[in-house]
Amino acid sequence: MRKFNIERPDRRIEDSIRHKIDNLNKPKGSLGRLESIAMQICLIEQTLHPTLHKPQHILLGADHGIEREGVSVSPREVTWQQMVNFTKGGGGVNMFCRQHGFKLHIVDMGVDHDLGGYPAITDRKIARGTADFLYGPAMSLEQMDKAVETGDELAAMCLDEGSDIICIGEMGIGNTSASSVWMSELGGVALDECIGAGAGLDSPGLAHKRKVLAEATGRYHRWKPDAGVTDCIRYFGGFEMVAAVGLMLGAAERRLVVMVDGFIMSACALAATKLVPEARDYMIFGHQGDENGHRRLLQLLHAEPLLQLGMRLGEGTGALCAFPIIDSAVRMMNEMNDFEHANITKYF
Ligand SMILES: Cc1cc2ncn([C@H]3O[C@H](COP(=O)(O)O)[C@@H](O)[C@H]3O)c2cc1C
Ligand SMILES: O=C(O)c1cccnc1
Repeated sequence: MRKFNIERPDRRIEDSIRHKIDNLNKPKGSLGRLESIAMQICLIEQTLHPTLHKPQHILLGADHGIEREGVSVSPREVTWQQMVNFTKGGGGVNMFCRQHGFKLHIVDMGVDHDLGGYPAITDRKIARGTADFLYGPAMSLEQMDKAVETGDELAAMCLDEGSDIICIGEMGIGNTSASSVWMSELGGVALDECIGAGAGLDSPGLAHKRKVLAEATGRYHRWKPDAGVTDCIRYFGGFEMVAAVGLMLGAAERRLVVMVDGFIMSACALAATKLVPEARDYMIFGHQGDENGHRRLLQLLHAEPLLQLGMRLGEGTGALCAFPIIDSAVRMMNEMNDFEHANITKYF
């Protein structure tokens, strides 16, 4: 994996941004969270006039070997069926992209189906699904590097296309299992606290998922007692998740704003920040969902999600719903008068 040179945004401009925010025609601090989002985006873009040009949503799809163990309510076929559905504009993610003016880019990172007949899907297939991590690593080192590299290339593409902000989503039956294990291993949280119903398991299904994941992590610890972050990433990760990690790191390196979605994308954010902690400064967390463990996962990331709508779809939908709030924060910086121009006396 290449080294990502991510620098924290230069804070020398912070006082000027604060001065501007505090001189807009409003009581100090009265736009609450919008003010901290504006600060974050101004720092990332190093400007007092931030922009959100060409917002782009990257949707990464792949299948997971662990699905073979019956840890999801739906079979893996749903992954490719949904990918095709996205090309027709009928998915949840399509609706939100249209609503908020996001260009949607659909990428096959490793779906277990031939999607060659769909030109709207970019083919970056690494393999037809990962290996089953109950029995060994989900992917090889080479496959992990290739997935990270693909994410990095997608970040470069977004920059070339003039995007200031990107959102990342995923489609991959079984990926809440992989995410739960990443959360537990990388975040040091008891596995049971990290596991939830995913796309809708009932309680016997959930009990089975817990058993399978406990067995898999036990074997993993015996496989390599001193396993590090990259070992964990490749042992349990999906190709779409590892590509998301590469995309988050590549986007942060290129100083793009990164919108983070639900449980799965938060697990990817955790992995990305374990690799390069500075990447955290570029992330905005859109939504805290209903998947068990998401709240704790966001705490690990010191993230305060913008919304809490009880969603648990993934695909990037939670983050996309939060976009109008981010947009308002940026408009505040560009469209609100300061006291002087509004001819209002400032008494504080
Ligand atoms: C029809 C359908 C559409 C989806 N869109 C996203 N997911 C979500 O559910 C999957 C993760 O849950 P699990 O780990 O339980 O399989 C991922 O594909 C995620 O994006 C969906 C799931 C289904 C069934
Ligand atoms: O929060 C999510 O992203 C999520 C939760 C359950 C299933 N799919 C996605």
